[in-house]
Amino acid sequence: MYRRIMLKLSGEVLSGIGNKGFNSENVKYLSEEIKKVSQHGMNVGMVIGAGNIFRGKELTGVTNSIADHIGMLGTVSNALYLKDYFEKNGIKTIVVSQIVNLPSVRNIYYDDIELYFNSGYVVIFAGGTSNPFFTTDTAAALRAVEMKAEVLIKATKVEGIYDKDPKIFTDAVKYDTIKYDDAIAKSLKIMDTEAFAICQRYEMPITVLDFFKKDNLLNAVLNKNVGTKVIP
Ligand SMILES: Nc1ncnc2c1ncn2[C@@H]1O[C@H](COP(=O)(O)OP(=O)(O)OP(=O)(O)O)[C@@H](O)[C@H]1O
Ligand SMILES: O=c1ccn([C@@H]2O[C@H](COP(=O)(O)O)[C@@H](O)[C@H]2O)c(=O)[nH]1
Repeated sequence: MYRRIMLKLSGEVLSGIGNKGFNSENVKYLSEEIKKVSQHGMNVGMVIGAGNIFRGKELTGVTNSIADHIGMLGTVSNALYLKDYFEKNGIKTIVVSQIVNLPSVRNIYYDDIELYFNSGYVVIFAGGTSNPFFTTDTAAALRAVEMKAEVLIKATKVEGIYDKDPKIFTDAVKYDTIKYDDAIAKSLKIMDTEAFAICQRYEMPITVLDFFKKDNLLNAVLNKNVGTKVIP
């Protein structure tokens, strides 16, 4: 069983696949799945994407760096939405970020993060890496290492890592485990190469799983066989 996890969620977990905005059923489901894990006493850090609001590359005609700033702000919006929902449903939550100065968002200080975890808070790291030209996968890898997580769990829309995109190729074959080197060499688009490389460098195990399958998250935290594990 892992004691401290970093959970990376696709923004579309909040809206439903292919949709934008927030879907109350989805947010309720997410909150219930997180509660199961935090009730086991695990330290939960989270990074959430913004695909339900906006991805930088979707904006044509806007300077790339500015489009990415807008995308990063989307991750702050998602984090605050979740914090509010979680707190109303009994999950103590803190949002931290280095890109905004808001009374509802705290700055990132390592010592404070330890205190938040020790006091049972879920900590949502918002604002990505704080830099344009990256994605929240890379942010999750960085934050996982920074907060000394034991595993990075990427909760997504597919059951794990396949030899090609299973949403496009019906004959895609799923891996139960795959080495960092192979994931990078094969350019498997489930996660950025940067994110794989950071996890490889700091020996951060990765589990990729289908978030929409009930109890998958809890089972992954209990180190049961779920999704795909990326290993040295
Ligand atoms: N080799 C592969 N194995 C599994 N999935 C793959 C692979 N290649 C591409 N994909 C696609 O990657 C997607 C994962 O997307 P992810 O969860 O990162 O969403 P995102 O679009 O980055 O997040 P957000 O919605 O926050 O922007 C899956 O939906 C899947 O279709
Ligand atoms: O470090 C980062 C992280 C994200 N962005 C921008 O935000 C959006 C949303 O993130 P997703 O991972 O795609 O959900 C992303 O498309 C970028 O535009 C960023 O600039 N830097």
